Amino acid sequence: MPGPGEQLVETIEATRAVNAHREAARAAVLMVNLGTPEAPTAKALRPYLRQFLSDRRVIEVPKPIWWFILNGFIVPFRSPKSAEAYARVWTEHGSPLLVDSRSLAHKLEAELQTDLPRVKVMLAMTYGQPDIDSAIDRLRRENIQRLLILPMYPQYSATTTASVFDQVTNSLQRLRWLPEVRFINNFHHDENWLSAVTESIRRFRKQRGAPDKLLFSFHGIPKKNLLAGDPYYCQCQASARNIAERLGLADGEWMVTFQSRLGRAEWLKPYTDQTLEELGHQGVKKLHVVCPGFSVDCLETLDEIAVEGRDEFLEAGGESLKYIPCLNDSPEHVKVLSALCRQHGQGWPEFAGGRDAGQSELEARVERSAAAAERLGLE
Ligand SMILES: C=CC1=C(C)c2cc3[nH]c(cc4nc(cc5[nH]c(cc1n2)c(C)c5CCC(=O)O)C(CCC(=O)O)=C4C)c(C)c3C=C
Ligand SMILES: [Fe+2]
Ligand SMILES: [Fe+2]
Repeated sequence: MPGPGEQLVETIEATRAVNAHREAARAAVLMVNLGTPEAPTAKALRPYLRQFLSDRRVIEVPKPIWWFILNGFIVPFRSPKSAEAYARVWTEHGSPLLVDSRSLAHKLEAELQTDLPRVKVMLAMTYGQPDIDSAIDRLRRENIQRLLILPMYPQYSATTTASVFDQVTNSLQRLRWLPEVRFINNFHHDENWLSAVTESIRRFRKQRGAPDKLLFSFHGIPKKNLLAGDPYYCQCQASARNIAERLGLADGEWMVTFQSRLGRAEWLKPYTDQTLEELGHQGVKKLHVVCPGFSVDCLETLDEIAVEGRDEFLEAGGESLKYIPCLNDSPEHVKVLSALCRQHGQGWPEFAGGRDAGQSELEARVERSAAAAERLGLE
């Protein structure tokens, strides 16, 4: 006997099979970001942290040992502390990560649909809501036969990008009729992305003045992940170097650091918090910080850098720390992602645009299928 979940999936699949006879196929871009708690409270942080930190892609410590550390220490002690930090950045519409990701997804869909009416954009989160399973279920109902997955991480890491891949492929295992699937691995080398980040820094410097130093702060990962072959560190270094070169910065005018470490193991170095202190002590007065590993602003940028980081730098003798916002839902970011999706959607009829040969052929096929479906008595 199928369980209620399986029955729902079957109903959705049946809907899709029937729709396929009546409607033209669609493609979808599934934009996936990390996820955020439902509210800035310890109660909401507990399930979020438990789900996030139980992911084998994020934590590689043996399961039984980790279960005790997670449930005995991390979840009880970190939840109230993180809740306080979230409360500082929470907006009237919710968590900045979710609000900005949602707005970006809407704007990306509007941009794509100016000439690609059969391409939808959906947003999902690896942890928390809106979850990947629900997004996949919705795609089914809307007769989406081609799926382009866009993890919102310019640099690949197994801890983030690969966990998106795992969850999407796990979710797809519930389906009988799979869509065609493509997966964007990273876009740290993308010319449009590099130009957009560079331009945002250039504009910021024009408006707010040039600093003594520009710090590129990326989210950290454990050092052992790099040694085991994760390319994240190198992609962060390449991103920063490319942007610094485009800005025409000399060697001493910029540096790369890694933030947000968790636990006692060694993470990628130099650490952002320690560097902020050292720079203050060394006499650096004006600092700009940019975080090109994040597509939209979130707790880690708005609080850890713009509030805590700023305090650390000023306490150590610095005069001003200015945080340069992420690309967020800016028109420039929409253009970057739209071009990226169009590039990765090449060859799919939904991405061809206009009434080209591919599309007319598709429509003819749909009409033939509709006639066949009627003969079979399908509604
Ligand atoms: C072992 C723990 C963690 C690894 C590895 C890690 C990698 C990693 N994370 C991001 C992006 C984000 N992380 C965010 C929050 C966050 N990250 C961790 C832990 C690890 N991250 C925790 C426990 C949290 C929750 C907040 C906290 O308690 O500190 C966020 C922000 C989410 C938000 O709601 O605003 C993002 C984004 C990257 C890019 C990355 C590795 C490349
Ligand atoms: Fe993180
Ligand atoms: Fe953090």
